[in-house]
Order: sequence, then structure tokens, then C-alpha cells
Amino acid sequence: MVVGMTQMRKRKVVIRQLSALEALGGVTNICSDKTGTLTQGKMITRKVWIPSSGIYTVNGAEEASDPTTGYVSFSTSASNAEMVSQDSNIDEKADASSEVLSEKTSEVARKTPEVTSALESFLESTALCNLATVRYDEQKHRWQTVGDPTEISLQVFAHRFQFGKRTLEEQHGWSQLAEYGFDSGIKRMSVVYTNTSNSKTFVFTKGAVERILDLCTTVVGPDDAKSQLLTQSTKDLVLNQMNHLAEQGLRVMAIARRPITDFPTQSTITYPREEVEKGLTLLGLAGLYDPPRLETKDAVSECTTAGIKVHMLTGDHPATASAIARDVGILPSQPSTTQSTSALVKTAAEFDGMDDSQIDALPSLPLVIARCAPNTKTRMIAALHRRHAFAAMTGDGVNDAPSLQAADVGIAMGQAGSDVAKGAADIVLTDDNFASIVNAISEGRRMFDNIQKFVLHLLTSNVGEVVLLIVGLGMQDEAGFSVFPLSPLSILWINMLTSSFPAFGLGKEKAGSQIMKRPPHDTKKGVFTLQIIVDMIVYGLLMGALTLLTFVTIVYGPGGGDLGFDCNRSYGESCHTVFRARAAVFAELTFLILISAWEFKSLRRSMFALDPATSKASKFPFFQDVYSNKFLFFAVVIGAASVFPAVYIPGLNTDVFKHVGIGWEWGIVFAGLVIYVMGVEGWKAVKRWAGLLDDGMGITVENETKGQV
Ligand SMILES: Nc1ncnc2c1ncn2[C@@H]1O[C@H](COP(=O)(O)OP(=O)(O)OP(=O)(O)O)[C@@H](O)[C@H]1O
Ligand SMILES: [K+]
Repeated sequence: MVVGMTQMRKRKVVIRQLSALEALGGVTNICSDKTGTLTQGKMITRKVWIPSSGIYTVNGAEEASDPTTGYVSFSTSASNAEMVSQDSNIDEKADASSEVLSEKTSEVARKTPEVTSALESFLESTALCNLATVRYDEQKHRWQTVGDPTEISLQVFAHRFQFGKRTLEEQHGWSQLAEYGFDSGIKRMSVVYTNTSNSKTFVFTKGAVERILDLCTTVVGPDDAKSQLLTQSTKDLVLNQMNHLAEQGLRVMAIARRPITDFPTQSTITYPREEVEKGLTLLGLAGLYDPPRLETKDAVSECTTAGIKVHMLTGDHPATASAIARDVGILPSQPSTTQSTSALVKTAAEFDGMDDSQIDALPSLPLVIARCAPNTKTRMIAALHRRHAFAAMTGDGVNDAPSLQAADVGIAMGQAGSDVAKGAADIVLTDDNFASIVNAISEGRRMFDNIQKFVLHLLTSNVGEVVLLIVGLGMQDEAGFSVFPLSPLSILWINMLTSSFPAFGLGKEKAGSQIMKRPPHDTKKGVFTLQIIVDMIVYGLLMGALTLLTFVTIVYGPGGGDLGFDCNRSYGESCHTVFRARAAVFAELTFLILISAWEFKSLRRSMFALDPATSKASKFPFFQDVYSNKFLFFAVVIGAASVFPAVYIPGLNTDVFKHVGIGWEWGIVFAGLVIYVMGVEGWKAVKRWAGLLDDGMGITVENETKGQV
């Protein structure tokens, strides 16, 4: 376990709860945040749409925090509706060709579009209703940003026009009167600013488009001074535009403001939020792009092969969420015929609108839940539990704590996460990366497998010893005393030698190549699956029978059944046969237990073809396979070698172990070893051939988990 934890730390995972280790391997569903986990969490403002004016596009910006990279282009269009439909085709081409262009004309300075009054109001609102700071660090010669990625991207955009918050406050005379902070429940924030030069006071608001639009009564006109009434058709136009941006995977924010005259200047008086955020004028929309992490797509497909479903739970708009989900492979790129997108993507409002029985009646739970609120996450976990899923949930916010706790494995973000979330979580990702979750799951599965192997090894040897000793009690000497086939000290010695290092070695076994290609194990059964129990009995009986047979053969064969006198205690002439038989049993039992450690590297595959990869490459991959785990290899080899001094060192053998050096008996010992290996191989072959005791883990995912959860 401890080995596992250090392993995990290297893989950017900190385990806070020991049981989370094993639990991870059994995860059937992952509910993941989008921003920062599936995506990079570095947003760039890509598009800005100002109604009745046009679209500003940021081209070629690579670095999210640097307002000087890339350039802004502007395209007007008489009819916004037309632009909406055309824009998508132009866009791709323009992006592609602009890269070529920028190579050729890199000398020609890109002219930043002129700042119209409409754009100016938009920039003022984005920069002031914003807690992020963006500044150029003279010493480090790079742009530094602090704050939420959403806000940073907008602040950076404002900086492109020299409308950063600092400039506005210091040079344009804006000063803040009040702030109504961002709340993921209502998905908006507002500030109140007054301009000391003309003593005009404004409310600046930004947030999710649907929410802001409901608070707007007017929309900015071609001439900023005259805003126009927000009619239903303009509303439709705005929503259309938003959908168009969102379908490209952009997070769309609405920016609005209104002049306010009666705002109390004494900060002691609190002015209700509802009174402030109303009657707004829509200034425009901003489309922010947060590219998926490069690793995400592969990690998601790894989950699919491993029988794990990935759900995206995001605060974003459904169209944005779907576009990103499609990008990373959570949603099929082509909507399948059997399941419509509406079944796969739901908004929190739709999901929360259903009662539990309606949710349970769904053929499958949605893969994307958009506009998610914290309590939606908790309901999702509950719904998963009712479907007997074993779910991991990610979270970073303070109010994610309940869902992290409710999840079987709660995962908090190390960088973006709040302390409350970390406190509630079972594991913490130090790099906030979804791919790390998948690594952790494969690590958890490896650990689960190794615990199983370790347990099987321990129990098998115990069963073997018990059989040997208990049945051995039946052999009594002339005085009526049972003659032990092994001395108590020998047993202790064998246990110490064969259970410590080889067991530890089994814990260090690498993950099998199939580990992420099979469905998750059943967490209710734990490590004691039927297979483990049956194996333990089969192998233990075989081990006990063989060692007992060795004892009996030596004593009753050539020894003529002479059990001597008082041979449990000391070595005398009469005990010669018994002592020789004991040495053989000692050596054989040690060998059998040690070879079991190699055999149990795989519960089902032959020891002579452990790894499908190496067995393809070589005819006899045995040595390569057993040597691949060096610790285990040497634990077994050294353990086996130690048998010889224990048998031959005079005094140590007769006085401590109660046995003596042997000769021809080695033949029986090795015969026993060969029979044992054949027995184990035979039983594995029977299991494979008859498909016995599979625990559902040998079946590949395609055939098995269709239609689940
Ligand atoms: N600083 C902000 N000011 C105003 N509105 C915001 C701000 N940040 C986000 N929003 C709006 O709230 C919505 C949801 O944001 P929220 O913070 O709940 O999700 P998230 O945690 O960023 O995303 P995810 O759940 O994918 O990680 C966004 O789509 C956006 O419209
Ligand atoms: K938990």
C-alpha cells in the first residue's frame, strides 16, 4: 500500500484516504468538471460580438495571458443574421489562411481596429466588472495574471485596446463603489463604478447569456448614445449569435451595463442586488475558448476501453459543453441513431426538474450536464448509486464538498481547488488534470490485483501448512506421540522467509497489459472473489498433499515406517529417518511456496507465458517475465538458495530445525515441485478453457458493459 502511495504521488495524485486506493480501481463512472480538468483552464477571448456593429476576432493568440500576441480583426455586416450563418465557413478558412498570411506578412503591423463608442463601453464593462489582474512583469519580461481564467481572458482582451482595469481607474477616473460578486448559482457578477471626471455612475454586469439577457431591457445601438429597446426579435438574434459561438466550443459571456443615479455613495448602506441588476443595456457577447488538454482525448478513450463512463458536469452552456465533449470524445462525434443528443446532454434545469423515479427510468444517465449547480452534482451521484455504479466525482469549489463526500471517490483539484474541497476529497490531483485520474485508476487496479495475488499467496501457504500439520498429527510413534512432519521453528522460518519478501515483491508487480482493457472489478465483493477462494483451496490442498506425501514416502518407503522415539525434541539414532524426511518436507514446502509467488503473478495465465507481449516475441519468455520484477525474482531465488544452508549446516539443522542433510531425497523434493507446477498450470488451464471463476474481469469490455448505466 505504501509502495502504491509513493507511486501515485509521482503520478500527480495525493491519497488522503487509504481506502481510496483500492476503491479507485473499481470506479465505473467518473463525473468530471470541464474547466481546468478536461480543458487547460487557460481561456482566450476569441470573439467579441457587438450588436449592430460586428464581430471582433482575435487571431493567432497563443499565450492566454499575453495581450500583445496575435491581432484583432473586425468584420462588420449589415445584417447580423446573415453574418451568423456565414461566419462559420469564413472562420475556418480565415484561420487557416491567416496562419499562412502571417508568415508572409509578418513585417506588416496588424492594425488594431478603431475603438468605437460601442466598443469602448463594452471594454469598460469587461475590464471593470472583473477581479483579475493582468500586468507586464518588467523583471521577468513576461505577462503575469492573477485571477479566474474567465476573467483573465476578458481582462487580457481589454488590454489589447489599452483599456485595462488599472488604466481605467488611474487615467480615466473610474472608481469603484460596490461589488456584487460572482455566484455560480446565478452565474453573473456586477460592480458599481462612478467616473470622477463626469460623475456618471454605472452598473457593470457580466455573466451567462440567458441570465443576463433576462435582466436587459435595451441593447446597444449603432450609436452608443442611443440604445434600442430589446425586442423579441433582437433577443432571438442574440441567442442565435450565442449558439453560433457556443457551437464552436466557446464559453459565451454577456456584457451589460446601465447608468444609475440614486446609488448611495456611503459604502455602509447596502443596496440590494436585485435593485442593481435590472434594466440593463446589453453591450455585447464575448466568446472565450478554453482548449481541451492534449491528454484528455486519449484518457477518455482509455476509460471507454476500461469500461468506465465519463460524464462532464459543467457550469457552461449546453452548446459549449457539447462542443468540447465532442472534441474530447465524451460524446460521439457523429450523433448515433439510437441515442439522440438530447438524451446524452441535459441542462441542470432539465435534470433537476425530474424526480428520482423519472431519472431512474432514463435508459442511461446523461453524459453531459450543462449549467450545473453544486446540488445537481449530488443528485447525479445519488442517481448513479441507485444504478449500482461506483462513482468518482471531481470538484474544486467550496460548495462541491457535499458531492465530493457523497461520491465513492471524491477528487479535488490541487491547484484550483479550495481547501474545503480538498478537505472533503479522498484524493487530490496536484496537476488538476483529468488524465491523472485515469492514471490513478490504472494504479488502483494494479494495486487491487496485487493485493489479490498477495492474499492468495499468503492463504495458499497457510492452507498447505495446515493440511500438512493436521493430517500429520495422525502419525504417532511407539510411545503414542504425534511426530511432526516439520518442527515448529521450521514453520516459523518458512513463514518468515516466504511470506515477507515474496509478498512484498508481489505488491510491486507491474500492471498487466490488459489492466485497462477489462471492466472494473466489483467493489462489493472486494478482493475475496470466488476465484481467490477456490484457488486458495485447490493450491493449498495440493501443496499440503504433496508435502505430506513426501514425508510419508520417505518414512514408510525406505524407512520402513520407523518413527523413532521422541523425535520432536532431539536428534537420536532412532530419529534418523524422521529427520531426513523433515529436511525434505522443509525444502519442498519452501520451494512450493516460493514458486507460487511466480505462479501467482497471474491468476489465469500460464507462468510460462505471463505477458502476451513477451510471449509473442519469444518462444520461452519465462526468464524475461519473472525477471521483470527484480525484487520478486531475487526474493524467490535467494529464498530458495537459503534452503541449503538450513539443511546442511551442522548443529543448525539438527538442533534448530530438527532435520539433517539429505541425499537421494532431493529427487522427491524436485518431483514434488514439478508436480505442483503442473498442478497449478493445469488448474489455470482448466479455468481458462472452461471460462470458470472469471469474476467478469476476463471478458473484454465491448461484450460486457453495453447498455449499463
Ligand atoms: N467571473 C465570472 N463572472 C460572471 N460570470 C461568470 C464568471 N465565471 C463564470 N461565469 C458564468 O457562469 C457560468 C458557469 O461558471 P462556473 O464557474 O459555475 O463553471 P466553471 O466551474 O467555470 O466550469 P466547470 O463546471 O466546467 O468547471 C459560465 O459559463 C459563465 O457564463
Ligand atoms: K467520498
